[in-house]
Amino acid sequence: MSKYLVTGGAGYVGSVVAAHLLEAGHRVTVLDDLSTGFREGVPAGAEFVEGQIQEADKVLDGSFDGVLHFAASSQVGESVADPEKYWRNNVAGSLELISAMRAAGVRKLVFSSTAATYGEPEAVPIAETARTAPTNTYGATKLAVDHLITSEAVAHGLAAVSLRYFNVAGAYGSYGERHDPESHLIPLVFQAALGQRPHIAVYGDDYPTPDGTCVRDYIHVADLAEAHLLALDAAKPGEHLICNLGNGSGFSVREVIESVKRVTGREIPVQVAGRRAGDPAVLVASAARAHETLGWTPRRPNLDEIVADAWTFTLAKNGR
Ligand SMILES: NC(=O)c1ccc[n+]([C@@H]2O[C@H](COP(=O)([O-])OP(=O)(O)OC[C@H]3O[C@@H](n4cnc5c(N)ncnc54)[C@H](O)[C@@H]3O)[C@@H](O)[C@H]2O)c1
Ligand SMILES: O=c1ccn([C@@H]2O[C@H](COP(=O)(O)OP(=O)(O)O[C@H]3O[C@H](CO)[C@@H](O)[C@H](O)[C@H]3O)[C@@H](O)[C@H]2O)c(=O)[nH]1
Repeated sequence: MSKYLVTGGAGYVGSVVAAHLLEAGHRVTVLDDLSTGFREGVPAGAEFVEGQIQEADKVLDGSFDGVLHFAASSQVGESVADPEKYWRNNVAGSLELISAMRAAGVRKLVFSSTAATYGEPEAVPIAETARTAPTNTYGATKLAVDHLITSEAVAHGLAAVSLRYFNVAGAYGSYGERHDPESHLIPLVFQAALGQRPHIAVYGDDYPTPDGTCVRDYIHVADLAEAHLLALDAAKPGEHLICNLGNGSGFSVREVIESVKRVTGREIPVQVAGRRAGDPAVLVASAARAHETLGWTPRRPNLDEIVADAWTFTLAKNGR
């Protein structure tokens, strides 16, 4: 049994990973400023500290075996409109956290990186060796933190793993996605299915893809959580391992909408809108490195099952 600090553990992915850590018998402290997360998202059994990663030195001490770092600002559009917020929260915040870890002698880190570090891919599926040329500030700040972690591993022996998520989806029991405002496709399609928005806007149907809409690699949040536990075991002092997490298969926006129709049995009004700035046509992961080095295999690759778990969570959240 180990003791971990989970930054951002009141948010979507962090709450699911915190729940998995507790189920595996570990002790968990969540540090979250509730800027986009929810107090009730913190799993029962975790200690909760309301505060910022910039003040992690007040929480961290030698009793912790490692940190799982989810806390970040993560909206692509906002990052372009307000870059200083992203450099401050994601980069300066992570720098303070990593300094506090070193001061407290906490020498293991698992970091939430992103497919957005790659930008427009030169080839798909995308491997970790691909060029990193982010097309937005969010991706640039996450890439900067990856570089920071590499240098910390080299200079000070940090044991680190960055996990580059592709499109996280689904839910895990009572833990799921509830961003406000929502920007992710599947929860937005649910809002259209529930009549909470008049339609789902499809951002562009003139991409060079089979049906003209963007293709993404949707990965179940519980599969993602399992990879974090494996990453904690795989982390080695002085090394920074970077692994993509995805299923390796892509679904178009229209295919996602069809899946939501099948799962919910509801009509979904669709309106084709213009392209959203900065959207690559296709993002699909090669997760070969995660398979080989972490021993990770996603167990829930079926899109309808991913959507069904998210739908069950959404209905419960809406009191239906
Ligand atoms: N959801 C995805 O599809 C996706 C894809 C790739 C990467 N990621 C990354 O995964 C991580 C989690 O994403 P999510 O979707 O769960 O986001 P989220 O917004 O639901 O969770 C982030 C949490 O961090 C907290 N937080 C933000 N800044 C903080 C600070 N300075 N100090 C303390 N707490 C702070 C928020 O209150 C929130 O609870 C993020 O780092 C994100 O960049 C997410
Ligand atoms: O109302 C909407 C919302 C989205 N989309 C499209 O749906 C796809 C998925 O969009 P979204 O759910 O917003 O995810 P992405 O923009 O692909 O970004 C997610 O996945 C990236 C990795 O692929 C991560 O880096 C980001 O953090 C995460 O938000 C994209 O083609 C969007 O253009 C629409 O057509 N209509």
